[in-house]
Amino acid sequence: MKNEKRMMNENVLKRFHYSTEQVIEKPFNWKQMLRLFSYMKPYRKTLLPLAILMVLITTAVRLIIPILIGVYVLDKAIVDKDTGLLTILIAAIAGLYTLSYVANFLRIRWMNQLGQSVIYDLRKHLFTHVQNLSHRFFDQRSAGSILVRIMNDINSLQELFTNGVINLLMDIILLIGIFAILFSLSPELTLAVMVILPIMFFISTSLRRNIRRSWQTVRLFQSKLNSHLNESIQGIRVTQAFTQEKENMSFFDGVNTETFESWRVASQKNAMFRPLVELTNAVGTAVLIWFGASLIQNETMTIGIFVSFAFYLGMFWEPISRLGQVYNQLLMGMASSERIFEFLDEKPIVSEKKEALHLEEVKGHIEFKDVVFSYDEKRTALKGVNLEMKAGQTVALVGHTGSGKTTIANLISRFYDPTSGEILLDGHNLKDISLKDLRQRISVVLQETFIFSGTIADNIRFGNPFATDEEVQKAAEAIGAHSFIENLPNGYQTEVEERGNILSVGQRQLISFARALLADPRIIILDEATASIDTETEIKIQTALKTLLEGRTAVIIAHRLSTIREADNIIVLDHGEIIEQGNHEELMNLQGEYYQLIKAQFNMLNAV
Ligand SMILES: Nc1ncnc2c1ncn2[C@@H]1O[C@H](COP(=O)(O)OP(=O)(O)OP(=O)(O)O)[C@@H](O)[C@H]1O
Repeated sequence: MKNEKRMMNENVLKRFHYSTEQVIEKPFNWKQMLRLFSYMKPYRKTLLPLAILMVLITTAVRLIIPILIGVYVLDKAIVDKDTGLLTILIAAIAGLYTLSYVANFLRIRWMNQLGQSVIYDLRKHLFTHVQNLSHRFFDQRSAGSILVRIMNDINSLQELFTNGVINLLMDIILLIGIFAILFSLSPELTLAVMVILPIMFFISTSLRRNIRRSWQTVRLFQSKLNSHLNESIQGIRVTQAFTQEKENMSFFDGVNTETFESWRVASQKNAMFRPLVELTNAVGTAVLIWFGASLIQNETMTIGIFVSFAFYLGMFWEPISRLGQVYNQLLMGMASSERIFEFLDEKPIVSEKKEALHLEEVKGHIEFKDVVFSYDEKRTALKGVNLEMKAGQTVALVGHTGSGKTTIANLISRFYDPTSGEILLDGHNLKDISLKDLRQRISVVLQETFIFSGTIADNIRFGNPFATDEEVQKAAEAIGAHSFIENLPNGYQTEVEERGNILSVGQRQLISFARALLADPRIIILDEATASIDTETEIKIQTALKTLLEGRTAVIIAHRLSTIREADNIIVLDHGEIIEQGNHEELMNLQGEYYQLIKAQFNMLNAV
């Protein structure tokens, strides 16, 4: 019994599998980095040189000040008791600090502006590109993984563009500068204090990497927790209905504990970091004092040079530490940019010819000639379909689930291209027609109506963004949606959340009809809702349909008897092939597949 329970629990937990984009770092790749940094190109004559200039000023000032203090203030002005020189030096140091402050302020401001602009451009480029990709691209990916790339991956590049690149430049100059100055001041002392270099190197690379990986693990668990929370809240009604709260809770508890544990490990490692850095600095200072003191005693070094040394040594840690950080950012940037470029390199499978045909007037005559189509290599969805839909006709597509009805509708809108054969609109191959012209002439009403967040009026206006309020209302009136909209709290201005939860299924259907009517297309493709609705709404929808279809070519994936009966032509599909066609009477007399389908539906209705 216990075993059974454990197995059941394991089965339940198997369900909770969330794909997280695990790869956070990738090896350095020059080609990819150059491509990434090409996004800085538009700013190469404005923000970039300005920021670089500010970096050079700040770095130069930081390198000069210790020399001024040690060699000139201490060894010259104070030793020679030269008050005039001392005043000039103090004024110069104060001036340099002010200059460095202003330059730093401007550097941060311009670099942030540059970083944000690059991220803005990159996000825009990616979104525009993804929006134009073909349906096949979206078939193969979850909405979540696309969102992650547009948001998280691009955000993770932000730090690289705002600080990383410019810090790299600043730190390299600073390190070379410090080394050169230290060597020119005292080569022996430089070599002596360099004993701390390997420890610093270890801290800024290995230890830091280790800490960073631990934080990445925390983030992975947090994102798993987020995914689970998201699914739990979205599916709460189903969870409660199937009394799965306990199983849900046990999974939540598991991930919650994992998140907590990973956080504990990461913060423990993190706690080691600062004390170790301070210890290293202390070792460096000890070597400096011990060795420096003997050099001063031998009179091979002045106090001023010793003080300058101390200043430079204090400055040494910062660039080394930051270089390690930039390297990490680059590796993370490689992984993010690889994922972003993978999307950007994706070409739309359905594309427009250069000399695409612009259609002035469309009659709406559609013809399929030997159309074969497969979504993937394994299965063929349409196996040589020949059909004709005359302009203005209503054609119903019927058949068992998976028989190819939606596929035919998808091909008419050219969401996919046929694997072989051709589809003609008013005698022109769809591939020759401008995509925009084609899709503007077609309205698609899906089974599950998509309601966008916004007002009811906005949702109807989606069919024609230039429509006036009167035109929106007229469309709603023609469809018979006006009265229920008027009864909503703010009428046409009622806000509906995404997916239109405050509306009933039938009301959502009517809105989608009004939306399609407002677009005034020549061709309507309609996937009839299968949801059962009350007779009154059914009548309303049927009347609305009549208005919508009048004078247009209509392709209906039909589920309702009333719609099928009134169609001019009924196409019966089975496993991607047309097995019968004709009007209702003709097909009933044939007593074939259609007759069986209708009989089954009729029996079902009677049973209800
Ligand atoms: N995006 C897709 N990727 C891969 N295969 C698909 C895709 N969409 C549909 N198919 C497959 O193509 C075949 C035809 O599907 P289609 O959606 O055209 O059927 P349908 O007649 O509209 O079914 P239903 O009445 O259930 O909507 C099915 O075998 C289905 O599994």
